[in-house]
Amino acid sequence: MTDTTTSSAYDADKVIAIDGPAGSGKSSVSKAVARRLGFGYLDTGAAYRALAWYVLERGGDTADADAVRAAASDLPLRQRLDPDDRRVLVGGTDVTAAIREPRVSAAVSGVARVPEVRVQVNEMFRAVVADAEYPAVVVEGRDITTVVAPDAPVRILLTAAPEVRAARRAGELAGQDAAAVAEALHRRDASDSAVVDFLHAAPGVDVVDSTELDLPQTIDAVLAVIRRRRDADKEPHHG
Ligand SMILES: Nc1ncnc2c1ncn2[C@@H]1O[C@H](COP(=O)(O)OP(=O)(O)OP(=O)(O)O)[C@@H](O)[C@H]1O
Ligand SMILES: Nc1ccn([C@@H]2O[C@H](COP(=O)(O)O)[C@@H](O)[C@H]2O)c(=O)n1
Repeated sequence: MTDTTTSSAYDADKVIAIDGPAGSGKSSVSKAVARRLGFGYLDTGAAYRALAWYVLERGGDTADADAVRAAASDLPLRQRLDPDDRRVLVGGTDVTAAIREPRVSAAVSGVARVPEVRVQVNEMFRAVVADAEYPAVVVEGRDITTVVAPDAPVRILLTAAPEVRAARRAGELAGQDAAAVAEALHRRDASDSAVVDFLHAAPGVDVVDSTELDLPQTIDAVLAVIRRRRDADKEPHHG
């Protein structure tokens, strides 16, 4: 995996942590929030997806933990924090579109289930935040509020009813069978939630449920949580 040596110290105060299940709107909302506030944006799922793509590219199977560990040890991943630049590169290959293909979505939970790989990618995410040339970074994934940045001043669980998430994802993947899209999304959530809990908010984590909200309303709801938490941090503490 890319070099994680960092010149600056990791500071959890720089993180806006957002977790949630598949299709809950994490990427769309986090990107918009980062743009609005002039922050960086880190899509941690893209790193897991790039690793799954790399395993498959080498002819491996993500159910094989040894193959996953071997691929993780030399994954030449490049990803920027600019919310307007979503490119993901593995070596010289632009995998931005490939990592969203159903074959990668179906394989990615295999890499996410290898504990050493999770430790390794989490170190990489913290190093990226430490070196970020932004005042803060919106980091989204599944275990950001609980494992990667449990001390972040703003931690949000973004949820929506399963059928709403499935319908939104099916809307994106026009032409694909809606029932199959929903089934794949729920299967991935079931597999991922056996590894980390992103279905229940940990203590101190704010929940934003977008089931009844459209995208702009959800972005506003997340911005309101950020404002409230950051204002509360500025108030003098008594006692
Ligand atoms: N509140 C909302 N109302 C309507 N559509 C939404 C809302 N939030 C997100 N969407 C749409 O739902 C789709 C899924 O959102 P997005 O890709 O951001 O989810 P995600 O949580 O990052 O998913 P994944 O974890 O699978 O990558 C997108 O097409 C997005 O525009
Ligand atoms: N913090 C994270 C982020 C992602 N994963 C795994 O990656 C998959 C793809 O994530 P998306 O956000 O792009 O859907 C996801 O299904 C998990 O398997 C993770 O484990 N932890």
